[in-house]
Amino acid sequence: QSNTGRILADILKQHEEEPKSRIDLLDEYDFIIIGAGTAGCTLANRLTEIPEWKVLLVEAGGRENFVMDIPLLASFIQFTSANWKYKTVPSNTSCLGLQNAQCNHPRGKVMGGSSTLNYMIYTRGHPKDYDAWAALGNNGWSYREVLPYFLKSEDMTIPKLAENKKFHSTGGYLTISHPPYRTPLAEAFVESGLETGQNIVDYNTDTMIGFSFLQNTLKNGTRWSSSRAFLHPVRMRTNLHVTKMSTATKILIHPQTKEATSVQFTRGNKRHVIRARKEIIVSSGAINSPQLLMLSGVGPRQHLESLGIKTIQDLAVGYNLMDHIALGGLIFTVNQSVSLKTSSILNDPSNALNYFSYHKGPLSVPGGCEALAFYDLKDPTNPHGYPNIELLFEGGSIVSEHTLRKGFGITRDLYNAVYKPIEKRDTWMVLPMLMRPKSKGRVMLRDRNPFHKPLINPNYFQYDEDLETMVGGVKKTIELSKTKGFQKFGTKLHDIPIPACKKHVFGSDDYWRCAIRHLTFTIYHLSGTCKMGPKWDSSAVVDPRLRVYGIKGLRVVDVSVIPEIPVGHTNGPTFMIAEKAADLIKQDWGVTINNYSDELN
Ligand SMILES: Cc1cc2nc3c(=O)[nH]c(=O)nc-3n(C[C@H](O)[C@H](O)[C@H](O)COP(=O)(O)OP(=O)(O)OC[C@H]3O[C@@H](n4cnc5c(N)ncnc54)[C@H](O)[C@@H]3O)c2cc1C
Repeated sequence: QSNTGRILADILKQHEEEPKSRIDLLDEYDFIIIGAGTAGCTLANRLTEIPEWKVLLVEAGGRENFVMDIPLLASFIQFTSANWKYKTVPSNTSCLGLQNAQCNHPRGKVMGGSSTLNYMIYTRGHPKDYDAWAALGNNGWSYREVLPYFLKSEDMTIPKLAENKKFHSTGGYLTISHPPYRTPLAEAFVESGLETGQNIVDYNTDTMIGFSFLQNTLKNGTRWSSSRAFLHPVRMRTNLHVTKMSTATKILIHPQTKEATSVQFTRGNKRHVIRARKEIIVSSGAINSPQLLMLSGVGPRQHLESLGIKTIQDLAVGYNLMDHIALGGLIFTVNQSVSLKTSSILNDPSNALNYFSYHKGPLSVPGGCEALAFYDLKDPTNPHGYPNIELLFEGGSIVSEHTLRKGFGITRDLYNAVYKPIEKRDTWMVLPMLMRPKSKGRVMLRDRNPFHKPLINPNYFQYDEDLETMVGGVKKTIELSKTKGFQKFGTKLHDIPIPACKKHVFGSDDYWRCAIRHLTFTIYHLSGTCKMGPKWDSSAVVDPRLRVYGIKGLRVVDVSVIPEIPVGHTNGPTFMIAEKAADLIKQDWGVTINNYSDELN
């Protein structure tokens, strides 16, 4: 096959295998799922395993295309209509070096949702994360009980890891692999761990502390979004209907019986109202799920009434907003051309050729992220510690990838003063990332218009402790940069200070505190806004079976049900939540399921 033939084959495959948008919809379905993101696609697959259940999947965005699946170009998608393009409210304590002191929050508006925009890093979290969920009163969500659902999805293709059957499985829908390309800088990062007495670990086991190359949701060097993983293989199921470019604007709930009956959505200029015989499932993500519930009269009474929305059920919707943030712009220069520089990579035709012919080469590295390390800075010598910091390693930086600067929204003045002088240099970057934030924020409606963006206040650094932990992560990174592995490339910390932080000595704790407040980078893990909790928890929106309190026939299944954010990244946990939710739903409708949790006993 010629190269053109191969590119065409990629384009066609994506085009042919994604389920088509149905023009003629039924008046009624058994289940209506709102949102074809990580959770929605997984759930749509599992529920349509029951042939007599008719399922409608409603997605506001359009189709995924083959460019979105080129790993290195991950951040480019943020500039397309496949992104909801949210921003936080302006702050005077965080995001200060970003335009208008607002953090950008991309979210996927496309088949696959944020799994089509993300950086494909696959982590699950620590056993203590899930044991803490269970300890809060969420029966069924301890690590022992959720691990089988991680395994159920998984198709681990890294041979050495696949051997560990307790923590990995093969043959599932969700393929996990290493990218087929690695920079020598990524090797140096992992070596720096060994040199400083850390271990190399498989972080998707019960021991996370240590260093590792990334495990990615990547198949054959291309993005493995939830849609490609879970929907493409079942596109022939006649009981699954998908409607794209369809924005749900309201869930109709009977004010007396409190039963959720129908979903109202807009497709083109037309409004549709479709009934659900059994259940409506909101899988619209951490911003849109609370928005839709509030627009439908489910949310904090005072807030809803201030906007003239009649409250059907008074619940703490929109609270408990969590995220993982990092200091952006912690950059190191090197004196050899060993880094990932997107423009040079794209200018060299052999890279495109290598990618399109074999899905190999630098274009196969997801967003330039290559490796990570987990540390428990509170218990640094314990190899079984509970991480409070992740160091995410990139074999390039914001100077080698302009979309990163734009995506984060760094002001031009700050960029020109600090980073422009090293634009031509080879660089690497670590994002020291806060793992267990104490600070929590809130999503609120701006008004009653479903097409207006909600207000997002993440409340970063509400607790000083969060800032202090991040300073610890910065110092750890600088320590690693001094190891032999990095020094053989002439690694040097880029030390032009951020103008607004010049009042502090460069490299002092005060300087880093100031830098973190200026270059507050989200790692895009918004979560928790429709919190799962037992009935005595007044901050809970859904019960441990993910049913919205007080409303019949309505569940939330996505990243927003997370009560406390797990360490690592949130895509993997969201797949798990959807897998488990599918079984909860099946059980509640009398379907006998394999009890995966029992298998582990
Ligand atoms: C840029 C970026 C990078 C990330 N990188 C990583 C990473 O490397 N690793 C990782 O683990 N996590 C990562 N994440 C986070 C992870 O992808 C998300 O936590 C996860 O995808 C959330 O899944 P979800 O099902 O809750 O929501 P989503 O996947 O966001 O899905 C929600 C879906 O609902 C649709 N929708 C919303 N409102 C409506 C409506 N009213 N009507 C109809 N449809 C609607 C949306 O269009 C979307 O398709 C990243 C996220 C982003 C944005």
